[in-house]
Amino acid sequence: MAIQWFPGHMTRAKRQIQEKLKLIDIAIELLDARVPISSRNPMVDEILLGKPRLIILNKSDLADPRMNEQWKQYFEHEGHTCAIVDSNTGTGVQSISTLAKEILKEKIDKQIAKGMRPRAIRSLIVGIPNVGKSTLINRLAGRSVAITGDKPGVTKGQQWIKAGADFELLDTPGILWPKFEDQMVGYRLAITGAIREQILNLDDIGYYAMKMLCQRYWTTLAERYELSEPPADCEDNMEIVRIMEEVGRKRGCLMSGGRVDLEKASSIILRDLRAGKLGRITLEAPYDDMPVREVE
Ligand SMILES: Nc1nc2c(ncn2[C@@H]2O[C@H](COP(=O)(O)OP(=O)(O)OP(=O)(O)O)[C@@H](O)[C@H]2O)c(=O)[nH]1
Repeated sequence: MAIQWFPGHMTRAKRQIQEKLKLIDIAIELLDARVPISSRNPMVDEILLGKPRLIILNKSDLADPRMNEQWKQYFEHEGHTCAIVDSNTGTGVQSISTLAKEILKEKIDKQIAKGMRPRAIRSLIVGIPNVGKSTLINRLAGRSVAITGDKPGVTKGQQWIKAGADFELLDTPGILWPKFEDQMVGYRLAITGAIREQILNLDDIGYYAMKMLCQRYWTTLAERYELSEPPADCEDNMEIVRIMEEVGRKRGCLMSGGRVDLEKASSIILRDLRAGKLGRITLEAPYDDMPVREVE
């Protein structure tokens, strides 16, 4: 499901998640490893009310491996536990229950000290649409689970899904919303395919993607489209448009009079980027726009 924004989403989502918090020991916050900040709800701390939390960098297979490590370190520096995961193939998924146990160690130890047998850890997956919540639930469950849409105010019929002997998760994930008001966030989510393209102007999404690629992944870009001359200045709009036109010409996106159809060129760039034809790409860096080194 691509994101569509309706007023009231945020408050309803917050209420639905907070109703579930009393049922769980730990929240699993899913982020898209390619855009960890843009795919994050800026109010998540407030929403989760101090619940223990594990941060997952999902879709890590599509993101720049070096940046995955940098982001992990960033979140650890912020005091969180963070795992790098690919829910599609299951890489990193097995570490989730172990990390949850580590986070809840004190609580578990207390139960043991009282002579109690620790009960299964109960968790809730939260994240914005399309970040991979259902895919991760199915992975953890080891089978395909019918994931139902959330209904306002209904927590009674919750199903617990067993994921191993001592780990359980709620079948209905918590839906968070990104910070739509920030245009940068919108573009980054549109580039990764989380937001419907129609909401924003395709030329603009393509332009923004191209700017990021020029700044951070010029070698890959130049190889893919056989580009000769890097932009003299990535902040110069005309230089970015020049590169887009070059890609358009190379791919035959021409209109009458020989002008380059920038919309078509944008479509090609975005399609290639999302299909991984430009390699593993991360669109944002910790402590913002720190230059990203090329993946060898
Ligand atoms: N490459 C890759 N694709 C993934 C990964 N996790 C999920 N996907 C894909 O991302 C898309 C969205 O995944 P879902 O599990 O439906 O995401 P969701 O968060 O449940 O989405 P909503 O139902 O819209 O809230 C699907 O096409 C998945 O196959 C991953 O780790 N790697």
